[in-house]
Amino acid sequence: MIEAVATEHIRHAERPLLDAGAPLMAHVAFAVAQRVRHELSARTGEVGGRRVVVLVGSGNNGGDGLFTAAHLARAGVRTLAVTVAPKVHAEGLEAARRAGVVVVSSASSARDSQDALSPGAAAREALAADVVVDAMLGIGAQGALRGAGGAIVRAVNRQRPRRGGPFVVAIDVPSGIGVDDGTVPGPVLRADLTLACGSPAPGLLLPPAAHLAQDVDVIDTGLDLSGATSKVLRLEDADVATLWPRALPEHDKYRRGVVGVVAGTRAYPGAAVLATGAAVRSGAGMVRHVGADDVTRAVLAAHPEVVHGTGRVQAWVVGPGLDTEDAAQLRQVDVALAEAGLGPGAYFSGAGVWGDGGSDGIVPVVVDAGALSRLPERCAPWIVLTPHAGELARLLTERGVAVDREQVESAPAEHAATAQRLTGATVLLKGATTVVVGPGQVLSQAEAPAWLATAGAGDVLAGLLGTLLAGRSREAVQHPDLVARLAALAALVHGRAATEANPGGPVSASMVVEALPRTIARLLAD
Ligand SMILES: NC(=O)C1=CN([C@@H]2O[C@H](COP(=O)(O)OP(=O)(O)OC[C@H]3O[C@@H](n4cnc5c(N)ncnc54)[C@H](O)[C@@H]3O)[C@@H](O)[C@H]2O)[C@H](O)CC1
Ligand SMILES: [K+]
Repeated sequence: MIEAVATEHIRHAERPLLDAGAPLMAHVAFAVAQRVRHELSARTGEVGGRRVVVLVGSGNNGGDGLFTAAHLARAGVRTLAVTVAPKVHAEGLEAARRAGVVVVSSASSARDSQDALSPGAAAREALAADVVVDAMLGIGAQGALRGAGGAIVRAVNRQRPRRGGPFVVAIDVPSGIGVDDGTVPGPVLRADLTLACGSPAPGLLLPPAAHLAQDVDVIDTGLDLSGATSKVLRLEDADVATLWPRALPEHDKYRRGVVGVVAGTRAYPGAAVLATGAAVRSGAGMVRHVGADDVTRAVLAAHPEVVHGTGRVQAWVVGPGLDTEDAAQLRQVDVALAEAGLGPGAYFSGAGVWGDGGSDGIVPVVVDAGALSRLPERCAPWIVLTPHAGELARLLTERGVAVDREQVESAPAEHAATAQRLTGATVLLKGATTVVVGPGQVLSQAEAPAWLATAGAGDVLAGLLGTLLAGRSREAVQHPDLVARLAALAALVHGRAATEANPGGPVSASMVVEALPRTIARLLAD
């Protein structure tokens, strides 16, 4: 599991080390320089004589960059440091100059000096370099990258080729991302490699900023973060075996978990086929389908092991391909929501339902697509909403927070957290990076290949999550913390199955369903 702790905790953990005189910046700079040398030699076959441009900001992130530049110059790299602020880290500047780094300034105050370089010219230098080191802003960033740094990044972004071009290494974070919320308030230089100092900042895991920091490595600076409470988590493949509902020899099909799926209509029978198929193929003990007869016929033709009609379940999946005009199906959605411990319009206070759930028939429910409009005023945390950005915008607007899809997409974690707060449910917001927010928890998963943005993929995710919740139904109700983790687990496996279905190429939702059993087996064996 990757843990990104809020930057206030990083600051807090740095303090005693810095007070004791620990050479954290020297350590960071050494590690970054090593990595840049490695990349140069891997990419060009040599280190000496290659060109590196270091973009240097006013704070300690810039200091890291200047000391990195000094190491590189001593290793024979042709190193240019471009400062983007009138004042930069003084000792770092001195070390860089002493080591033979060429230092120029793009800050507007330097315009008439001999060492001035316009942002446009600095951008050309950067584009012609083998490696660019982004050391303009770290966790001290406030808002969009301003001044010369912003101008350089805008110019580079206009001309940077999709492939080829310089390899960009960001120190700590790509400069100018929202370090705690993952927003992208202004120009940011997409990093090919991000070397986080001490601990990754939450913004490195949260979309949309996470897409600008694909490959994240952590430089261990010895921070003690054990007391950190505010975190973003990301499950890794190694976590799958720990969280997955165990298939034990003594478990019959009921104890393995029965998933009830209320999905599909005559107009959209495919959603029911995909959701039930995903539930079956991810190892449910039994899957029941509740829907119109001809929809169930389509389901049975594809998955003969599915059982038609209602009965006892350990988790419900409601909503994929739902017909909001179909009164019978909507009643069934309401029944499922009532089995989560709350009927429509009921108020969930927290007390009373917690703790003794599961034992008296309370079950988790995945609420997708059309069923999102049937939610009670307050939900238990074992109700998992699985909206995409547009659906989340609608849900929030209905509850008095008027936002549109673009606003949700520009700050997914914040809006998912608002929906969590307003409903009480666990919220899984689908996207290229999926964000899950439960009470006091945030997780983000980025396994989905771009090809997975395809019709029916959400139905597969809902069915898969239904199996996970059914397999650990009792625990999910008794320990609601588990619910967000299972939701993140579903997103991880969904993404991995898509890759396994056709690595690097197009996938259909049915192909993902097909790939689930072998993907799960591989992940459980890892
Ligand atoms: N975690 C560790 O173990 C270590 C981290 N290190 C590095 O230190 C930075 C944080 O340094 P700090 O000086 O506090 O902040 P920044 O360098 O990010 O920048 C602050 C600086 O920038 C100006 N500024 C703020 N916002 C903007 C903006 N939007 N546009 C332009 N300028 C802006 C502000 O005025 C300040 O002057 C951390 O990220 C690591 O890289 C240490 O090396 C020690 C080990
Ligand atoms: K940076």
